[in-house]
Amino acid sequence: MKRVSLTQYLVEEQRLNNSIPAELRLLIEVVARACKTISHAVGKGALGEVLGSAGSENVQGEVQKKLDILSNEILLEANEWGGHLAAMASEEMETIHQIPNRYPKGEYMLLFDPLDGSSNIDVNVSIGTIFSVLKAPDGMTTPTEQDFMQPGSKQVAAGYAVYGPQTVLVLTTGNGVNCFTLDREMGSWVLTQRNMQIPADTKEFAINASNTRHWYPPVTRYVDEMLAGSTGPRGKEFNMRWIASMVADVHRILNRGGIFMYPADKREPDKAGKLRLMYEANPMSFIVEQAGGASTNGKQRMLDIQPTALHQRVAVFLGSKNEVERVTQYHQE
Ligand SMILES: O=P(O)(O)OC[C@H]1O[C@](O)(COP(=O)(O)O)[C@@H](O)[C@@H]1O
Ligand SMILES: [Mg+2]
Ligand SMILES: [Mg+2]
Repeated sequence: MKRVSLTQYLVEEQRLNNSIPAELRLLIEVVARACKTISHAVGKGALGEVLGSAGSENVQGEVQKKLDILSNEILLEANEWGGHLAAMASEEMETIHQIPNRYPKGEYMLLFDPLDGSSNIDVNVSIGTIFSVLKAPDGMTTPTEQDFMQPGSKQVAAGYAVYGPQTVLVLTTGNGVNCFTLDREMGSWVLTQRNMQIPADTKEFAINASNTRHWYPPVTRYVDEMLAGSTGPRGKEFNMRWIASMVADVHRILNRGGIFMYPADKREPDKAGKLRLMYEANPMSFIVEQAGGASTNGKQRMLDIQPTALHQRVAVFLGSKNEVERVTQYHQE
């Protein structure tokens, strides 16, 4: 098999489809390099003293793990010097991070969940990084949070890395989805899956079932019908998987189909869900749609939601198209 590196892929993609200008390519390469650094830190585990809690809380009141903070720092540092950026925003930072002393200002804005699946860090289960790239508005001088308030449909690139048995990087720039595997000996990202496609139908669903009693009726109905199996209304058996790292659950769905759900529930009626629109739902929805799947908040297409806050939460239903359409339909009945 001819080895195609991430750089070769990006250059070729620009030549053939004009979809990745040089500045965006460099930005993606810097993010990929940062993910490689995070992957090395994850791989060292206890030997690198990266496990455990940092003893602090993020803006959302969640306890930060050492690796949450380290990954955030790695991404910030790499992109401050290497990307074509105007500003960054992160799940782990209260407000946006300006790029100091850069003239002219970079034309992109980067958002990330530096370490997704924090509860899995200490138990050696797959975790990851999720990122999203927006264009800075024309004429922008000093970026503000308001400049980030763009619907997901405006993303020019999105991707995630999974730090698992293999480290992989899955990327879209709006022209399909490709997967690169980190060659740990050579230190390079190698294209290993082209044009990933999510099958429209599936027999696998992912939801945290410990919240069953809190769900709203459309979700209860949808899950109950699947649980009823071959003698129920769906007429087939379903299997369930829940890794508790969105990156790993989504990666499984990209590889063999399925539906991933994190609904809003009755515990906190004013809270739209657990997952974050800007750092988790939007980039994953862009990737899933580019792979032929669908993504909604139960009511509307995820990528059409107009954000109102950087750390906005959202309900998530994404994956195999026919299943996402079904559960979204149940929310309308
Ligand atoms: O612990 P729960 O409720 O099952 O939630 C799991 C979900 O929380 C998350 O871990 C949240 O992400 P963070 O680790 O970035 O906070 C998702 O990756 C995952 O799908
Ligand atoms: Mg996360
Ligand atoms: Mg996180």
